[in-house]
Amino acid sequence: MQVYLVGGAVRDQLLDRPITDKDFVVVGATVDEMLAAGFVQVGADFPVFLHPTTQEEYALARTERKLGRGYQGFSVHASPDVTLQDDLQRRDLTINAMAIEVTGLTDDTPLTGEVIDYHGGLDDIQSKTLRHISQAFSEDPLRVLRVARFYGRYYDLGFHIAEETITLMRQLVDSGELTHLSAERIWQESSRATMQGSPQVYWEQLYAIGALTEYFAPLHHAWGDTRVRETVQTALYFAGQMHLNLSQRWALLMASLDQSISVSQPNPDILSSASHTSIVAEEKKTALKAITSISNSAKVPKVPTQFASLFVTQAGKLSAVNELNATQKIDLIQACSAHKEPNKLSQLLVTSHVLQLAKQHRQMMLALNSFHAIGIESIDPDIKGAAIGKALNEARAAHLFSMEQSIASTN
Ligand SMILES: Nc1ccn([C@@H]2O[C@H](COP(=O)(O)OP(=O)(O)OP(=O)(O)O)[C@@H](O)[C@H]2O)c(=O)n1
Repeated sequence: MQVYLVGGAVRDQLLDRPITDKDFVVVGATVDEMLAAGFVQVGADFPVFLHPTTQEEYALARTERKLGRGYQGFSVHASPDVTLQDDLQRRDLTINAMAIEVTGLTDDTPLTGEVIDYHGGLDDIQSKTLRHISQAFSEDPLRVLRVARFYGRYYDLGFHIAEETITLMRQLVDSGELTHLSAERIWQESSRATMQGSPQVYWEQLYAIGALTEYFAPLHHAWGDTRVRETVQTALYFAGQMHLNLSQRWALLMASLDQSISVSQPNPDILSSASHTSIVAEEKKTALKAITSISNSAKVPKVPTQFASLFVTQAGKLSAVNELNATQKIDLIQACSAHKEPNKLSQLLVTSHVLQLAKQHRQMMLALNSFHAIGIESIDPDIKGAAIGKALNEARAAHLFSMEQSIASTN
């Protein structure tokens, strides 16, 4: 019998990242031998066991073949003649398919420390590439979401997704395979990815390959507007930097569904103008419906859904607290149940602040682009000396103005 440390633990060891859980593969053993060694079998379908003391997962080497659609219909073959190579072959990414042999079932000290790598995982660690191993990738469509999640997780390390893997992910999306996934698995991946340091990467990647159209359709639709998409992605980036909680991050994502908060600047007049109020109220109604619809299709739990709905409902007031009169402030306290949960009010204010920051950031990035776009060659060669600086900045301002106008008219 041989025992190997596999998957995420090997990958994270090579990346010098913290190892959260260890998975082992056992080659040349039977179910009875595992039970006799005190391991506890978990899961009826797969021969996976928990170590009697460490509770780590030990699986008998297995091969899998897909018979039906979605996650059902797998035929699993585990027997002492299945090799490590067979087992690694069925996995998703090359960097997730490496192994290190350990002493045995009760001692996980590496034998030599040598990394067993049949699929070029070491090279892909070096070149920071997320690459699928084979067409077997398609057997579990959830891998589309996993790759986007890993991309977000290792984004700061400079990782990218291989072109051929993006093509395969797109094909899986186009074939409709994702529709057979359970909503619970979708939310599990999505919430994990949203809590990462760079949450925007996951959502951006899924949007880019059309993977949001099924479970997050209103979000896909709203992100057709570049202003909304860029603002919310920036807000998510800040949310990651500032360690916002899941409800706050979800509220920022759901703010996409209401242009009046994800695009418009806070405007004190909004609070008093009756005609504007009714337009905003209509947009809000539609946004709240969309939040509920996403919550149903992706099984989003109650807490983030309710927080997001409250944020969208109160966003106008939260972003303009300075402008509120005493009555409006008391109303806001009541609406947010701040008298019962003062923490919630702080969280809502922080969320609103992050969204404003993202809008300001987007405006300034546009200005920076205009600054770079206009160089000395763009101005009249007859202008000389100190007048050059003034002419340059006037041309940059004109460029920025026309960019702002054209963005406003194309969306
Ligand atoms: N849909 C999946 C899920 C898992 N795996 C394989 O099973 C291993 C363990 O899966 P899991 O614990 O879900 O992921 P980790 O790679 O350990 O990543 P994380 O750190 O996110 O837990 C993965 O490395 C990969 O080899 C796979 O190929 N396809």
